[in-house]
Amino acid sequence: MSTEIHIHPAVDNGIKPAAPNFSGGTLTCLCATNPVTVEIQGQVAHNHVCGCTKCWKPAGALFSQVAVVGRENVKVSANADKLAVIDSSATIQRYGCRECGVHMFGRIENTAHPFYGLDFVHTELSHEDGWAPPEFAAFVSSIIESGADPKNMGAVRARLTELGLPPYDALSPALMDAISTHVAKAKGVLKEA
Ligand SMILES: N[C@@H](CCC(=O)N[C@@H](CS)C(=O)NCC(=O)O)C(=O)O
Ligand SMILES: [Zn+2]
Ligand SMILES: [Zn+2]
Repeated sequence: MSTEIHIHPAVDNGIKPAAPNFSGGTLTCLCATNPVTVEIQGQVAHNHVCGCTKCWKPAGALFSQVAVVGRENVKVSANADKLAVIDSSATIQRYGCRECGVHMFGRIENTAHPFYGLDFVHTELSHEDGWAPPEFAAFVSSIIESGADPKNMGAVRARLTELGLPPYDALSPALMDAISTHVAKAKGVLKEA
């Protein structure tokens, strides 16, 4: 069913499982020469596919695949001079390769942000197997802003559900709850546990 819908190469032909005790890997941009490389120490969390216009998507994919990892576990290891911030006004500062356009990592600099301390990475840029697989689909309605046909959204959501990626139009309920809990504590509406 719906095989013509290209969600993302990491999920379209079956989702690979995480490896126990996975120790991390190297992300490499798409440049044939002098690629930018980024070392990730350890496993990622909250991997998901994202339909928003700001996250980097491989050619032909409706969604990006993006996960988080502690910023202390992300190190640019080659050709850092090719990186530039895509949109300095965005909450997430996405560092992309100026030559091939791939986003190597996204970083939040606002220390008050609920996700401060976490970097956003695309694990498909690594050759290693064993990364934690995507668990849900975020910002599904946003694919329309990249040109997806609004009339096809029922089929897209059905395909995501079939793949085991529950579709949401923001983040997952667990992450939305975590954001609101952080905000409520900052406002004093909710007492620290
Ligand atoms: N509809 C918007 C949604 C953008 C959006 O809110 N993206 C989410 C998921 S990545 C976000 O947290 N963005 C923060 C940022 O880009 O800095 C779009 O597609 O551009
Ligand atoms: Zn590149
Ligand atoms: Zn996004």
